[in-house]
Amino acid sequence: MSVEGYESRIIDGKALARQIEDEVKSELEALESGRGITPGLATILVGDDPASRMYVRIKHRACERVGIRAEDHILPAETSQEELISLIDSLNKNRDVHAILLQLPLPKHLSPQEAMEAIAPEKDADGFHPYNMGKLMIGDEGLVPCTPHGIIRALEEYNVPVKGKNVVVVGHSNVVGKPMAAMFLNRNATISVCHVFTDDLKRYTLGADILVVAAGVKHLIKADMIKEEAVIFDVGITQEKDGVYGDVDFENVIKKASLITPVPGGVGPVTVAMLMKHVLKCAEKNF
Ligand SMILES: Nc1nc2c(c(=O)[nH]1)N[C@@H](CN(C=O)c1ccc(C(=O)N[C@@H](CCC(=O)O)C(=O)O)cc1)CN2
Repeated sequence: MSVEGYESRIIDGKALARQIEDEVKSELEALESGRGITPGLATILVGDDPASRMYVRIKHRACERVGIRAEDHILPAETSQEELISLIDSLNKNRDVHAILLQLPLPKHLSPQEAMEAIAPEKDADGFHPYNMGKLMIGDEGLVPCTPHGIIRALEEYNVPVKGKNVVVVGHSNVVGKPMAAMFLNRNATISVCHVFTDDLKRYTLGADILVVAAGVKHLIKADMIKEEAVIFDVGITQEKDGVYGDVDFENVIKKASLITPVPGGVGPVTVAMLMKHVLKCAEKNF
């Protein structure tokens, strides 16, 4: 990656993640010594998708670093909806499990929505339960999805104002796009949400003061599609034989942007660190 001379424009996701983990570590120590509670996270992985396995592994490693007790539930790809719900029910009842994370995507025959609804809202580390999503929509941000939360935290850390800014979110998934748009609306930004059916994407991206791209299309965003001095968050990850690529043509876009996240080392590590915050929050509230 040749970015010589532009290093100061890079949002260092790894450094921010370390900072967030340090905060979690010290709050967790206070919770343990003050109330005798060690936060516990249960992760559920259905099937053997290699990327999902890697993400769960990354989350367990983060738990280890900050002192969260993590348990790993790996179910075969042919698990039925009833079996999955039955595991979630048992974790909901387990007082040592303060937070539950169901790794997405699920195998095609399973309903992620039904599974998310089965997770007790107060143990919903990902903020995907309709109760938590509904609260987010009315401006009450309790447990919110980790990636959008991480992006808001990065904007705060880098002193980027949001109020009144034009924000464009590319991608309208429940994991990133929709909750991201709601979080910007809650902060009085003006939002456009673009997606695969958007006609003339560039018309929107050119107006963005802040651009969040979560489309999963390698190098979708080129330098001629962004405004000078825009702040860019690249959530996309495309794994290829020769490396990992984001949705943004980083090497060219960095020359125009004022701040930009790289892939890897940008939004991904911050997402995982925010999950640690959420597990702590679940543990603090649960007792
Ligand atoms: N239950 C959930 N499922 C999924 C979520 C989520 O937030 N909750 N988000 C994504 C995947 N994801 C977390 O689960 C995730 C993606 C990427 C990273 C990360 O750190 N990536 C590294 C690059 C790793 C690589 O080499 O591929 C980086 O960006 O530096 C962490 C978590 C979908 N599912």
